[in-house]
Amino acid sequence: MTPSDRFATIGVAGGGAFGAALALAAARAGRRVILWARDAEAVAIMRESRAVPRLPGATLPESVTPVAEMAALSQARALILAVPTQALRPVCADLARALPAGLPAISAAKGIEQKSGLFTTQIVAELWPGAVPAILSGPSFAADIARGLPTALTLAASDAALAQDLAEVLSSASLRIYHSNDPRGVEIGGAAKNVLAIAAGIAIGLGYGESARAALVARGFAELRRFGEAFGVQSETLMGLSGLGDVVLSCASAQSRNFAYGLALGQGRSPAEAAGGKLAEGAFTAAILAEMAQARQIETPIAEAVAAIIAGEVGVREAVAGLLARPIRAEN
Ligand SMILES: NC(=O)c1ccc[n+]([C@@H]2O[C@H](COP(=O)([O-])OP(=O)(O)OC[C@H]3O[C@@H](n4cnc5c(N)ncnc54)[C@H](O)[C@@H]3O)[C@@H](O)[C@H]2O)c1
Ligand SMILES: O=P(O)(O)OC[C@H](O)CO
Repeated sequence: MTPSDRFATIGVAGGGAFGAALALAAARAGRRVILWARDAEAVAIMRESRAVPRLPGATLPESVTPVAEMAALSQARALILAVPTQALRPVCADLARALPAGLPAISAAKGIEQKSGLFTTQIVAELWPGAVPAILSGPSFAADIARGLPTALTLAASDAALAQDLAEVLSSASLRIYHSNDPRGVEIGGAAKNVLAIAAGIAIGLGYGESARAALVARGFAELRRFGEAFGVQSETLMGLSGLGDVVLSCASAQSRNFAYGLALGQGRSPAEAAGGKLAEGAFTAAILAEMAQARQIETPIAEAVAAIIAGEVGVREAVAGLLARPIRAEN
């Protein structure tokens, strides 16, 4: 059986912006797609109008079937998990009860679980031991993918052949998916970039300018690299789409919800106001990332500053002043 036949039907768990965008992308790649969302009202809208409540302007093709019953995902031969990181635990527990064993489960979430310090493939492995964890990450706004704009991502799994098969069957003319056997490296890039995007947004919100942003991005990337290396990941992964690539995108664009959250903090809004009801994954990841780094004697002053700002322990100007007052040191 060819990979295309084996993975003719793909399931997507999560009917938000990214779940719907990836469902569209998989349909463009020739897959049949079952799109599960917990919100029955959103499912009804998607079924009747083919519009996506969280993705204005997108239209779902007939090859995407929105469903509100999780058991309907059992028709799929691989699953994409597109719910927020902090919601992955209960969703995986439910999936483990609803679906057969042996399915590849591709996390598309970018974060670290706050209460456990687990990366997303580890959450999948713990809560859904029958699944085969994989990760999909890289620079991509859901709206861009949905519009069919050229985008490149990385799909990683410990089983290199599986990663290659999944990358091939999910790629299309507009979405190019590279494969990798370094899932930890790919998920660290996706999680850490969100924290750096908040920091970049803060610098711009404070009016500190483009030179400050560039300095933060470069020193932030040094933190990401140190953090990744402590987990034994490949440096090429961190220099790739899910590390450097996503840092470049998310730290440069107000389209990034994490950057927009930081921008609002820099402009003087409180952490609660700054979120504005939108998901900024970095706000949940900053503190646990800094804590995990400290436990390994890795310096992550930017992540620590972001975490302290979000916790209300320090103001934005004070935090930046603290970063600038650090002892002069060698660059690496
Ligand atoms: N939007 C993007 O451009 C983008 C790009 C790349 C990666 N991601 C990642 O994808 C993940 C999801 O983000 P999004 O943009 O789709 O967010 P979103 O806010 O648009 O949607 C999140 C969805 O998850 C659902 N959800 C939340 N808790 C749930 C639970 N316990 N059970 C079931 N469903 C639940 C919500 O109802 C909502 O439909 C995040 O980790 C994000 O970092 C998003
Ligand atoms: O809107 P953000 O900040 O969640 O970023 C979306 C994607 O992760 C960008 O690659």
